[in-house]
Amino acid sequence: MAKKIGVTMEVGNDGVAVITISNPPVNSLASPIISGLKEKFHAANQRSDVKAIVLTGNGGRFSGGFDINVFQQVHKTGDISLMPEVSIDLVCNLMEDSRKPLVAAVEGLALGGGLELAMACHARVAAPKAQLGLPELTLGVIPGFGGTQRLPRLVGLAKATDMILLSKSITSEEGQKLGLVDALVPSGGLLSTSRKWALDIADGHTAKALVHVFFAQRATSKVPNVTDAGLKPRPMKKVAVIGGGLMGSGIATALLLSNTRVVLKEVNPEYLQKGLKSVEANLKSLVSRGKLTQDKAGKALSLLKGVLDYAEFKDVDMVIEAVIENIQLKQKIFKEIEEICPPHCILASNTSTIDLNVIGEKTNSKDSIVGAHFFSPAHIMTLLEIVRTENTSAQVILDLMALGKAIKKVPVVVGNCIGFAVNRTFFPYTQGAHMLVNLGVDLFRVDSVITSFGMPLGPLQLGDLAGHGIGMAVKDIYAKAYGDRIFRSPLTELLLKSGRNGKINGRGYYIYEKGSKPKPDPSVLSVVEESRKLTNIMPGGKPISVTDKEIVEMILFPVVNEACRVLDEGVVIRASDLDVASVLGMSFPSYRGGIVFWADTVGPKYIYERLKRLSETYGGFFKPSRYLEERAMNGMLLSEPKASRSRM
Ligand SMILES: CCCCCCCCCCCCC[C@H](O)CC(=O)SCCNC(=O)CCNC(=O)[C@H](O)C(C)(C)COP(=O)(O)OP(=O)(O)OC[C@H]1O[C@@H](n2cnc3c(N)ncnc32)[C@H](O)[C@@H]1OP(=O)(O)O
Repeated sequence: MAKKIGVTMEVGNDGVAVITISNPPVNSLASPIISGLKEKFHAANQRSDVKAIVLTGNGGRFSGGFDINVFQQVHKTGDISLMPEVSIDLVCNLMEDSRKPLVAAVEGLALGGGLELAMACHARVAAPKAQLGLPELTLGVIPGFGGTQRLPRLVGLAKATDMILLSKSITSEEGQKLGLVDALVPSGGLLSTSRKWALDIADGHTAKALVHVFFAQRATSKVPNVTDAGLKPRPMKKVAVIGGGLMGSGIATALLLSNTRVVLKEVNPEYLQKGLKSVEANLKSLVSRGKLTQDKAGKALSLLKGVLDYAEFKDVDMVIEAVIENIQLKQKIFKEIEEICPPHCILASNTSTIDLNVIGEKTNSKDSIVGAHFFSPAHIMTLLEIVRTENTSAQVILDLMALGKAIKKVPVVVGNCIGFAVNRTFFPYTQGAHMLVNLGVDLFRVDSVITSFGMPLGPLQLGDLAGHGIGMAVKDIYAKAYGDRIFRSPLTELLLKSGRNGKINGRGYYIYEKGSKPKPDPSVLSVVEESRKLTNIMPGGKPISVTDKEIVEMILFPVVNEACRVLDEGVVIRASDLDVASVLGMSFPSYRGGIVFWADTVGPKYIYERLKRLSETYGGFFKPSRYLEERAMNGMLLSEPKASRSRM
């Protein structure tokens, strides 16, 4: 059958024109294709029923680039006029300068001129494992459709030079990390997501969301009765960190990098050495990644002192406790440091879950107690949750805000509750995934759909990363605090019983081997089957059938629901603080504006109705909160401030 060569355009009811290149087997950019593209882009920009445009390739490949046969003809005839005018007429005037947003939906491969066309689009959505490259030098020509200019702007000069001069391709996964790909979605959702992206750009959503995050991040610096009380932050010249584990060594590293003297205390020489080595390794890693010079790393290390007792605590300005989540141990430490440290010393805990009033129970100086909740890895992640109790003084909060900024963090002041703001809002994230898996949905599909939404890790892989032992340790604390809406899943316990602690021991839902990407572990499915038998929630014993959209809703709408309770209880000063915390603490996609901003774009009423129906089918885990119901019924946005001020 004669192969179909040409360019088609279909305009959907959503106002998106999908322009498709068809020239099997690689959709090479032959002359008919180039003239077809010019015609279709011109038409799309003229049509009043077209709001946005998606460019894609037929047959599972975007385009293998300019038609190499033309080069052969030019070699034979010397007739350079055979080379079509592309760079200006098509690439610049009709694509990059298109009045309507243009999104490339890339699958399979985009090479040479193919990738150059994709880079002229305003955004790029790609399926996994697509091959992206500019291999022109292997043909003795340079990328001639603007790739030498656009690629460096997207991935940086060093990477672009590498790709062009060595004709090195990358995958769409690496492209996402570098900024060449804006979103990675399974092939099945490529066109729909690309259409949504194109419409979002047309409606200004994507830009609106990013602008919102920009201003929201700056708004976190305004804390009523703290930053407007005429107080001055006190200098934190010497800080003690208790506990040299993953968090403690990360916190110590962050402090050293801001030229703060650090005393790192451990319980025995072995642990102390381990902690000091971790700090050294953190600094070395920053140097090897070009983020820190060798001499600055040496200077930072010179400010670190390891100790096994409190002798060095007599003149510290702040102590940050970062030991295991054990209430009795923390209470003991706080009692000890209160006796040793100077009166002005701030007593901070890096606890991620435990109530600060409980930690400080055996102390008298309640006004000096504060939470300094870092996110792992503490020397990399920028969010610092400053957790205040009803007794924490404004001065202490201001001091910790100033220190947070000095160590290049974004401090967000939050109230004292189990999980504070981020962990509290996102505890349904994992639980929703567990429910879906126990309802028979494939766990690897759940992770894939959620990463396609824009989260860096699916909920199950996140559990692997955090470690299932930690998950077990905090499970009862959350059940006690929020029992009415907890989904009790035996999955974590069964994983641990089967020796799957997570990335920490190389096995969880995925297999973790040094130097390679996590691989789904099919052998974990027997553990999943056991969990399904124990929970026995599959209707009629059969797995439920859900769409990708339903998976996103069943996992993220309960998160929105919990965010509503966080807003309702005034755990955050303003809704946008929670947006910032979700983006910086959970890597919620910034182009969606943060958890509350995104929920308002979806619509509180729609979310409320979906949760209500889900709760009727699956129980209290989905029960809409009072705040969500009120806002949905009154046509209000979730981000609108409450009449009464926050409790802080
Ligand atoms: C010399 C003239 C001077 C003129 C002045 C110069 C001015 C500067 C240049 C201006 C224009 C530049 C525009 C652009 O920047 C340049 C380009 O895009 S050059 C092309 C870049 N692309 C490539 O190099 C990719 C080459 N192809 C491959 O790597 C592989 O084919 C593939 C795409 C990875 C697919 O691999 P496979 O699946 O293994 O399939 P095959 O390799 O067997 O190929 C199948 C079939 O397709 C044919 N084919 C592949 N790519 C092209 C192509 N780009 N053009 C035409 N035909 C292509 C291949 O020959 C096979 O054909 P078959 O054998 O089945 O007939």
